Amino acid sequence: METRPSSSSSLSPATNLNLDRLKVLKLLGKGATGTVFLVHDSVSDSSVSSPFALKLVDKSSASSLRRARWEIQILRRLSDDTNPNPFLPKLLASSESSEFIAWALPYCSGGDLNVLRQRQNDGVFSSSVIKFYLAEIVCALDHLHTMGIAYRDLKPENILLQESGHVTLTDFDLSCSLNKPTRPEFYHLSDPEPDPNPESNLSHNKKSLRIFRQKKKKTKSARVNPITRRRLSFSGGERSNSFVGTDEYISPEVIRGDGHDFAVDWWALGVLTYEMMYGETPFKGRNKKETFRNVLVKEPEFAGKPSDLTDLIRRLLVKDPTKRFGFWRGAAEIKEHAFFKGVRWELLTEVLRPPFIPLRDDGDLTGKVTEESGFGIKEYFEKLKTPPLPLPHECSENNPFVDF
Ligand SMILES: Nc1ncnc2c1ncn2[C@@H]1O[C@H](COP(=O)(O)OP(=O)(O)OP(=O)(O)O)[C@@H](O)[C@H]1O
Repeated sequence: METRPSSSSSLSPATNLNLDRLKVLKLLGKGATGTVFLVHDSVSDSSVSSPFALKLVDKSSASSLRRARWEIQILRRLSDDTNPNPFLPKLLASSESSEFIAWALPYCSGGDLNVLRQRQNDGVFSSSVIKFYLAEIVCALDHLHTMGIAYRDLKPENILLQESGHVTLTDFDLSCSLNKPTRPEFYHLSDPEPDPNPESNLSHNKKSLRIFRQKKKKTKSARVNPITRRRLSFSGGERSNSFVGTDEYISPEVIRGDGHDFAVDWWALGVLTYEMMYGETPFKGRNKKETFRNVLVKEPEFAGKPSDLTDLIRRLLVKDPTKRFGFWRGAAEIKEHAFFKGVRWELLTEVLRPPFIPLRDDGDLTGKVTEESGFGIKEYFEKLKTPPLPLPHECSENNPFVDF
């Protein structure tokens, strides 16, 4: 099978991404769209000095293929950025064959934030750890929004830890392109002179809100059936009407089918922060229907004393997106909150020491993998697709896949 390496501009370890030469080191994860492997190029990197993550998507599913193409497009935009954000991934290379579409990303050896949280005492993070991760996530979202991209899939499983302990957002297949907000306040840069008259700011806000609501009325507001409707809409205008996301993280406006914009990410940030603090999400019900009901009508419950952190969560979890923190002035509004007092936003990667640094597993990997013991990526993927996998006691000792 012939593979067609793409002409992506910023290629490093995987410059010549050739699926036939890639050997699997480890299965990293399997999602709705793709399978992610840790791989190395058996020819240019036989000593496994530069392993990388490879997301492989089977082209036989039209919707997966569409999502994959979209994700690559977003990743390419992020990589071509002249001022890339340290908390967003870089596309190393991509490749397409008649059966697969695949792309390479830097390997995040620290796993995801969900696993890390579950490893903590009581399954929660301390306030200072939350501050560290939130600051980096806010910066990443800020960068995406400034590029006109709403992420729409913020959840702990999509926040990976780099080898350095800093975060990287992953999984962009649900993101969408929106026109940059027309609310002038959103980009404080567009209005560098603070208005000396707060009253005029107020009337300005009211005017913008009126325009927003008029647009909202004009949007064809298909009421979605939250249980069954899952429509993809990748690019659109200032707002999107598609029903995407993960149940417990979905915002009220998405459930209502009202159309939504960047504020959905600030809602999800509120849910994420709550989960980091309490070890559970605020609106989880016994089933999807109850969860959605809770999202629409229930107020989050805060145990313990009110604090800057609970105040931040409360402001993010406001049901009306136009009253939600971040709606008017984007990330700038959130960064100014008392919870982030003292954070030096421009120096996050230098000043703050990450609370957890992943253990190096390179030795382990190089020790395990040789030319004979590494499996071809396609061979391994085919094997993964063949259900059912034998139970451990049924595996013969020679079964090469037993270790995965
Ligand atoms: N660069 C990476 N380094 C390490 N692990 C990764 C990397 N990228 C993805 N993974 C792992 O693979 C899993 C699946 O990846 P991803 O979320 O991109 O796939 P997906 O099919 O789009 O999933 P979803 O069902 O959430 O849409 C992640 O949750 C993570 O555990």
